[in-house]
Amino acid sequence: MSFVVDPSKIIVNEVPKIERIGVHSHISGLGLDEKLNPMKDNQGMVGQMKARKAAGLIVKMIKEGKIAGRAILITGPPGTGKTALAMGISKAISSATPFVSMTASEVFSTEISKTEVLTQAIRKAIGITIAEKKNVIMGEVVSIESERPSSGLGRRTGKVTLKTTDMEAVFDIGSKMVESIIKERIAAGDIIRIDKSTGTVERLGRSSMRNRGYDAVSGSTNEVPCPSGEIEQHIEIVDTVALHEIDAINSRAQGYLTVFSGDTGEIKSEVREAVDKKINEWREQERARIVPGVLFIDEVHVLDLECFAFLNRAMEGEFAPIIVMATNKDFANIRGTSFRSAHGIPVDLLDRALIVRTNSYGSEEVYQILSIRARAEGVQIEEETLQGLCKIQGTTGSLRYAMQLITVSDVIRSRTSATTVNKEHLQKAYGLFMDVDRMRKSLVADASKFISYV
Ligand SMILES: Nc1ncnc2c1ncn2[C@@H]1O[C@H](COP(=O)(O)OP(=O)(O)OP(=O)(O)O)[C@@H](O)[C@H]1O
Repeated sequence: MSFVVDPSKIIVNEVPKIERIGVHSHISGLGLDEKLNPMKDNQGMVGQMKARKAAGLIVKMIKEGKIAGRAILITGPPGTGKTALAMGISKAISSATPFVSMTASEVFSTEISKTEVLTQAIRKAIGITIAEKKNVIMGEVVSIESERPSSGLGRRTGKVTLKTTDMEAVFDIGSKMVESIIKERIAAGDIIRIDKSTGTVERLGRSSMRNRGYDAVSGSTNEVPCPSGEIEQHIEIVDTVALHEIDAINSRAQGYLTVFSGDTGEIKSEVREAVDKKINEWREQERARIVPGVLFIDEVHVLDLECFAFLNRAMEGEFAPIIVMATNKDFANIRGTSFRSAHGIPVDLLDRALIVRTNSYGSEEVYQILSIRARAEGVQIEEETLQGLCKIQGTTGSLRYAMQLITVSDVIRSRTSATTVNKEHLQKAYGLFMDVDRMRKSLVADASKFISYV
């Protein structure tokens, strides 16, 4: 089957080459070798050798399903890579294992109860793998075309041409599918799978044949071989959904829309009990499998006694994820009580946690992290300027501040004809934005000019 394509109608999307640069986007794993020994500088991770080795063992135990119902606590001074380590863990475990990240304060900032927020987070971190036979259309995208009705009003419809190594075919697609193709930024050369019953379009990766020469630019594209045989197939698809999604769908009060709006509200315990019962039936019939994921709770010292007690109990539940907590607090009162404890965490929870410690960085590690960051942000920086940045980190003691200066200096550089960030750009950035220490000193010096409430 072939189809003559009108070039004016083709919307073959460019593969997106711009990625948002998040603060941890340079981290792609824990940077360990096959014996789980940390390499000095690998996968964006630098130093913290002991903590990374410990994290590697945690990943191994997660993969072997050995530590459900356990807690991990990562402690260390601010900016020593606790969240980076959690990111490394999430990248190192399989993509089918759920990883949910939250800050403890989120528990107090919504209209639903604290324990409900924690229950939802826990159930988001538990995956259910369900195997189902489905009719699918699968192949490499040759072209996509779409057009609006001649009136100019109404929805787009279109055609997608797919191929395998053995055949090529054109399929009519409805407006919903056109929208999801645009939303998923599907382009010629992508391998896609369309579920015939639901119309869901899934991007499986980039064709290894088409991708040659491109990977060097993005470095992040998932290459897949072009499928062979028939384009339409009846295959078993294994989907992993979060337990919370199943709860939300079954929560009659809110119904279907809640999953997509993210506004689930409280879910009744009867709904969860019914869901658990059904999942257990599926497990007995070997149709479903539980995948305990990871729930990462940052700034865990912000939780109160009720939340800690709840977590303690939840870890003993039938479906329990691995709870990874992080804190930079030394000693503190457990919130809501006058009991003082290490990290503001009750002793019984500390006692059942595997504790990992991160330490402050030496100058060589700071240099490596800053140069990795500059590279991740696509910033060219003179060697001497990078050394200057390391000195600033040394005096301010803040890795985060030094990282911010990379971005600001580059914006200052972009307003000149220079292609590389130099000392002058850095000095300007340093002059315009204060670090915490200078801010504190200026506050003390000018205290009388500020409004005081005491
Ligand atoms: N060992 C490391 N390798 C690479 N990048 C790191 C490392 N440690 C920290 N970073 C980077 O430094 C920045 C600060 O680290 P991070 O946010 O992980 O610190 P933290 O210990 O969680 O701090 P806080 O206690 O303030 O929450 C992040 O951009 C992080 O990716």
